[in-house]
Amino acid sequence: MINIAVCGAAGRMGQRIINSIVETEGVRFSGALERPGHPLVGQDVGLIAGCGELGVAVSDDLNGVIAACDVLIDFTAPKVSLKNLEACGLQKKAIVIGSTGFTPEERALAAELAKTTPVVLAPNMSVGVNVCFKILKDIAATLGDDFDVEIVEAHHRLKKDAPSGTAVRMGEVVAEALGRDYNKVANFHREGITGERTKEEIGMQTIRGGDIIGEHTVYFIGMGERIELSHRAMTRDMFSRGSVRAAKWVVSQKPGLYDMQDVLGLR
Ligand SMILES: NC(=O)C1=CN([C@@H]2O[C@H](COP(=O)(O)OP(=O)(O)OC[C@H]3O[C@@H](n4cnc5c(N)ncnc54)[C@H](O)[C@@H]3O)[C@@H](O)[C@H]2O)C=CC1
Ligand SMILES: O=C(O)C1=N[C@H](C(=O)O)C[C@H](O)C1
Repeated sequence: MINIAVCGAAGRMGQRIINSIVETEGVRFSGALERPGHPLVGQDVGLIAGCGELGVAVSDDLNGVIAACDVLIDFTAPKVSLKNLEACGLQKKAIVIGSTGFTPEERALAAELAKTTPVVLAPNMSVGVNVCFKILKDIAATLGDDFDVEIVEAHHRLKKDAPSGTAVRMGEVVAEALGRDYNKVANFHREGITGERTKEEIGMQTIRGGDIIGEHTVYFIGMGERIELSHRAMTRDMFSRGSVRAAKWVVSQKPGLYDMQDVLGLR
């Protein structure tokens, strides 16, 4: 039996992850973390997540919750996730991180900290999006430089980072397949007299509103034809099920930084 704890337990994803753990065979829900001062600390987390009383209270004791689990699933924010990764490393516990919005420096720090413990860090835990990452590489490499690439993502009004972690990864996959540096060719903003589009740029556009769960489209636009590869999330449950799948997988891995391509055998 694998003991899984959740950080960000009262959040949109945290609540769905708790439901997925309870529904999954071979795992046990062992602890729930929230930020110190959160009004729900001390309350039964099953009642918050809508799956009935679980006898597990929301805690703000990071080291105590880590000690009682085999793996921590963390969907919070980059700075919190890095602190949790460090704490898991000290106790030799695995961690699955779904938070997005990491800077390149923060990603480098995650890779350094992952030398002490197994870590899955992935901007999107759904099978569908991860298959898209794989397909995108082939489409981009096959079409080459004759097709312009534009990426559009849409999310709910409460999302804090932009572009989404998934859109950034899509841009990185395409840029790498085309032999470009994403950090140099990503174009996040067009306004006024912009001049003609350069051949190399990858346009990154963000839409925010209402309760959109998560939508991504990559456009490959040529002369006289275009390809649009789209993924639309219809619930958060495939993210939460993916994170539990990653937790079951990562506990038996060597220390290192992995992603969902590794978990799903798509590399
Ligand atoms: N990888 C994936 O498949 C997905 C990733 N995400 C990402 O997951 C993250 C969380 O998303 P949501 O659940 O929608 O956000 P949310 O804002 O609903 O939940 C985040 C939770 O973390 C808690 N938190 C903040 N600081 C904390 C601390 N120091 N210790 C413990 N808990 C703390 C907050 O109180 C909140 O309850 C975002 O970065 C989002 O982009 C979201 C969906 C899917
Ligand atoms: O914040 C969200 O909600 C989501 N974030 C992830 C991202 O930034 O890519 C994944 C998903 O689209 C939902």
